[in-house]
Amino acid sequence: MEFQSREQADNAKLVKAQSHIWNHIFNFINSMSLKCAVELGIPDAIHNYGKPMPLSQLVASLQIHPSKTSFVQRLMRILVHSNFFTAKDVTSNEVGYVLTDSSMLLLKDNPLNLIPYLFIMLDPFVLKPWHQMSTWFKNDDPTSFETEYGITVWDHASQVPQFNEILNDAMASDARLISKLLVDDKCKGVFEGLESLVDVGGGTGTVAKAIVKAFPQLECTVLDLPHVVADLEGSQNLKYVGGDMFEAIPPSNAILLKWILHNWNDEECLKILKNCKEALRMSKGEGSKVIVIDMVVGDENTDHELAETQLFFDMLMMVFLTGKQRNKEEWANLIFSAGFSNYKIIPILGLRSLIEIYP
Ligand SMILES: C[S@@+](CC[C@H](N)C(=O)[O-])C[C@H]1O[C@@H](n2cnc3c(N)ncnc32)[C@H](O)[C@@H]1O
Ligand SMILES: COc1cc(O)c2c(=O)c(O)c(-c3ccc(O)c(O)c3)oc2c1
Repeated sequence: MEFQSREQADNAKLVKAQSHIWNHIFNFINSMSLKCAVELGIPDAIHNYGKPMPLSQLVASLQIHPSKTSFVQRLMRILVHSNFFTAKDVTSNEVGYVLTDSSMLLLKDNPLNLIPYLFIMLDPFVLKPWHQMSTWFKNDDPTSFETEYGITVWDHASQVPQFNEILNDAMASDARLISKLLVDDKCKGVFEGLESLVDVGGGTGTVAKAIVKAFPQLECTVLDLPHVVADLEGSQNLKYVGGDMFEAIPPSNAILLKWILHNWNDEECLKILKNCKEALRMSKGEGSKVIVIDMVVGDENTDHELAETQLFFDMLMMVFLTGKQRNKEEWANLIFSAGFSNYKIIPILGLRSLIEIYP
């Protein structure tokens, strides 16, 4: 074994620490390279080609300036490294690019694509509040978004229709993916036997539509802010109600809160949960429950990459809204403080869990 002096060991630690810092400084390059590839239509071009796509074909299919052709390979190289594409040998001196499971979710024609989420989170307007975090720590603004723009995300969305639209699209893109999992066999039991369901903060109704399709006997109501549900048309067993969950929730046998409670602080969540309890009480149906879909953080078995994603979402809530991601104890406190008798955490939606709460 090669002998390593104390000084060599110290130096090895030094360069490792330096590259750790470099990787954190440059983390944004991964996001920006991905955004660029999607804007250029690279995942679609590779998908449409139907077999490993040589660089020359990829370059020819993109609408880029001739002076930029030699740079495509460099963009592809970092995206292969970050596992958005795989490079397969086509001939001895040429590789062909293929999609990975992740880039499949960035195809324009994939109904489950996450493109709207990618674009909104990396929009310069949405990135700006991140620069205000340290200022926010020193002032009494509720969020860094307010430090930057002097208005809440909710008020900005209600005043600027274009912002409202892209936010709703981004939320709907996640809702499409979750809906696929929700009506899957593993989750179906959660909705079986229910007579009515209100999807509180249900956005433009993506999840509700999937639920009524899978459970046609269920009467479903989407409650959301008036500017979100304005102009939306329901169907026989799906209706839209413009309202405020902090004021009242329509009486119902069950209530769905998907990606709602993580937007709000404990005090605000208590108001929402108490209104849910009242809505269940008024309906007097059998098997009443609140169904929460949100993250439960802090499980020591969560792998490192997934734990990082949960921490990202926690920071997102801190910068834009008043919410947070909660651990098991925080969920229990919230649920019992709102007067519910019991709950069950079902960890079946990947990063998120389904939490059933009983009156
Ligand atoms: C994170 S989105 C979740 C949307 C949807 N549940 C989903 O998972 O795709 C939060 C939703 O809460 C709605 N919302 C915010 N404040 C509300 C209020 N006071 N009453 C009803 N809905 C509200 C927003 O308009 C938005 O659609
Ligand atoms: C920019 O970063 C974020 C991060 C988020 O997690 C949310 C979010 O959860 C959310 O519901 C909304 C939202 C706001 C207003 C609306 O009218 C609406 O339909 C949705 O905005 C967000 C913005």
